[in-house]
This record gives sequence, C-alpha cells and structure tokens, in this order.
Amino acid sequence: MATRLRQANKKCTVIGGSGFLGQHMVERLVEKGYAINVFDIRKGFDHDKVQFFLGDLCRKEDLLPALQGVTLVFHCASPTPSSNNRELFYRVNYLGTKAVIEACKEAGVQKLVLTSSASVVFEGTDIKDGTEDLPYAKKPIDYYTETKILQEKEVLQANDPERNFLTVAIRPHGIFGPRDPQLVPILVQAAKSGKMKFIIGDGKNLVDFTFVENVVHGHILAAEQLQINSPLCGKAFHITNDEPIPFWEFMSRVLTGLGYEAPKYHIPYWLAYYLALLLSLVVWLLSPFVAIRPTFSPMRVALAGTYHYYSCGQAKKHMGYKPLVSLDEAVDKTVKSYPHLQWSA
Ligand SMILES: NC(=O)C1=CN([C@@H]2O[C@H](COP(=O)(O)OP(=O)(O)OC[C@H]3O[C@@H](n4cnc5c(N)ncnc54)[C@H](O)[C@@H]3O)[C@@H](O)[C@H]2O)C=CC1
Ligand SMILES: CC(C)=CCC[C@@H](C)[C@H]1CC[C@H]2C3=C(CC[C@]12C)[C@@]1(C)CCC(=O)C[C@@H]1CC3
Repeated sequence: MATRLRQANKKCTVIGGSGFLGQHMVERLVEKGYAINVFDIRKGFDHDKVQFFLGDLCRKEDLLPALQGVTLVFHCASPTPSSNNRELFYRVNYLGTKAVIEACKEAGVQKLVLTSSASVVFEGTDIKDGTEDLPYAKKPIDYYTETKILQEKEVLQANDPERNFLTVAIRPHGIFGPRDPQLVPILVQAAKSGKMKFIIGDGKNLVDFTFVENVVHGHILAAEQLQINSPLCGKAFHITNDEPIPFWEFMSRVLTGLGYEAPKYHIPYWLAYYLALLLSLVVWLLSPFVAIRPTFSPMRVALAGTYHYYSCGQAKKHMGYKPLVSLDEAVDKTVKSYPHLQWSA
C-alpha cells in the first residue's frame, strides 16, 4: 500500500516533453524514479519508461487521458519564439494554458509547475540583477513575450490551496545546452553566412545564459518544495546560472569553441537598432510578394545589446536552489555536443 502511494506521488506529466527543455526534464525525472507521461503534439524521442500522449494542449479532451492518476504536471510547451505568429502564441500560450489548468483541476492534479520566462519583465532596456518584483513589461518585446505574460498570470492566479491545487512559475533565461534547436544552430548559421562579424554596442552588456540541466534542477526543486503554506505557492522564481556574462563573450566562446571566428568589429547600438528597424520596414513592404524572416531584427538587437540579468536569490532562499553546472563546464559540454556544427574547411 505504502509503495503504491509513493509511486502515485511520483507520477507526473510533462506537457511539451518532446521539446528541448522537456526532454531534458524527462531524462532527469526518470533518473529520480518518477513515472512519466509526456504530452505533446509530436513524439520527439523514444523511452521505454515514458508513456506518450499525442495531442493539442488547447483541447481539454486531448489532455485528460495524460493526466489520469497524476499528482504533478510540468507545463513547458510553447510555439517556438521565432515563429512570430501572434494568433498561434495567443491560442497555445494563453487559451491553451487555461485549458491545461481546467484539465488539471478536473483530473485531480495537485501541483502545476509552469515554465515561464524572465523576459516577461523585459522591455528592451537594461535590467541589472532584476528581482521577481519587477512589474510585467507594459510593452513586451514581441508577441511571444506578450502571451508568456498572460500565461504566467493565469497560472499564478489559479493557485488554490483550499482546493488542494498549487501552482508555481519558473522563469529561466537564455536556456542552452545539448540538443537546443535555437541558440547554437542559429549562431552557426549566422557565422557561416558571414553575419557574425559585428559586436553590437561596447560588448560589455551582461546577460544570463542558463544551462539546461540547471533549469531542470530548478523545476524539480520547485515541484518538490511546492506544499500548502510554502512561500512558493502562486509565485514566480528566476532560475539562472548565477554567472551573468557579457553577451558577446558568450557568443564568442561558443563560436570559437566550434572553430568559427569571434565577432570583432564594433557597431553602435543605436545604429544597429535603426538598421534593424529599417530592415523590418523593407521586409514588411515586401511581405505581399515574398516572406522573409531576417536574422537581424530589432528584438534581437535589443537582446544582444542591453544588460538583462536576473537575481535568483529567491530561488536560493525558498527552494535551496544552486546551479549544478558552472558556465565554463556548460559551454564545454554544449560545444562538444554539436560535432556536426564544427567548422570544416
Ligand atoms: N529556450 C529558451 O531559451 C527559453 C525557453 N523558455 C520556455 O521554456 C519552455 C520550453 O522551451 P523549449 O524547450 O526551448 O521549446 P521547444 O520548442 O523545444 O519545446 C516546446 C514543445 O512544446 C510542444 N508544443 C507546442 N505547441 C503545442 C501544443 N499546442 N500542444 C502540445 N504541445 C505543444 C512542441 O511540440 C515542443 O515539443 C517554453 O515554454 C519556453 O517559452 C523560457 C525562457 C527561455
Ligand atoms: C539571452 C537570450 C534570451 C538568448 C536566447 C535567444 C537566442 C536564440 C537569440 C537571442 C538574440 C539572438 C541574436 C543572434 C542569434 C540568436 C540569438 C542569440 C544574432 C547574434 C544573429 C546574428 C545577427 O545579426 C545579430 C543577432 C543578435 C541577436
């Protein structure tokens, strides 16, 4: 009987479990002895200890079978930020998250851990050691962030100890690591096409890049510490590597690690920003005739040329969080995991 209860307590569902973060979450949860359901629109991998449920999280009837007998749900699904599809972000991140909450309540789930994003407070201007009490961005930098704000608010408001339904949001920033389909592949693509020659601004702006295993650790700690009356209930927590690094130093380390040249010419921030604005205007004017998605966008210039690093003091205090993998080790592991992206003459 005791074993059955323990097993039920360790059964969880990872929504978005086929994605980059989701798959790393699943691997760690398996190591920790959890029984796992993955819910996703696609099957990203195979694992004999994982049960897959394919469906759209916007549909409660798709979700319910994946939540039966489950006490804990991690929600780390989202359309990819680069899709820039307003309607899709709104539907999946906002309406879909409402469906997740309803389905969790209906299925008797007790804990919901959302993967939010530190960018919910970022408006394109400097943030140094930002804490969780910064207000949500009034002018979010893109549609993705706009709907991450709506999503986070919805999840935190759903916290309801009286009905034994507890929620918490984790706000990571700049997740990287093996199998990331975004950061390293986009950078390498840019380097290959000769677009990584310029440092935007003076190159001193500090940014958080967070190794995926640390992000996973933060999520699991949050889930395990989320109890009635705990300070986690209905709150958001930054999870970072706690080692902010100049944005361009990080880019250079990844690029040189893979055998590409580091950017070396400086371009003033304002010039880069206005060039990117001009380029988006041209892209917009041409949009009836041709669809172009430029690497160089005002949003990316803002991410690359401003300070944006966050304090994870609250996670340390209330969850006992401490990054497991240092930035040096993390960059090393990441670079080694992309042998196919190494420069070759
Ligand atoms: N990658 C990063 O640097 C950061 C990511 N985040 C958040 O972390 C979470 C995970 O991100 P990644 O793993 O990088 O993204 P990803 O794109 O690798 O994974 C997202 C997963 O969600 C699934 N999904 C999308 N729409 C769905 C739907 N309608 N129904 C069911 N599944 C659906 C996708 O199939 C995919 O497997 C997201 O919520 C993202 O907003 C937050 C901060 C930074
Ligand atoms: C810090 C953070 C939130 C990182 C994750 C996002 C990254 C996937 C992109 C954010 C800024 C992007 C960017 C480029 C590549 C991809 C990012 C690092 C460029 C370096 C690509 C080449 C350029 O034209 C400049 C871009 C600046 C921003």
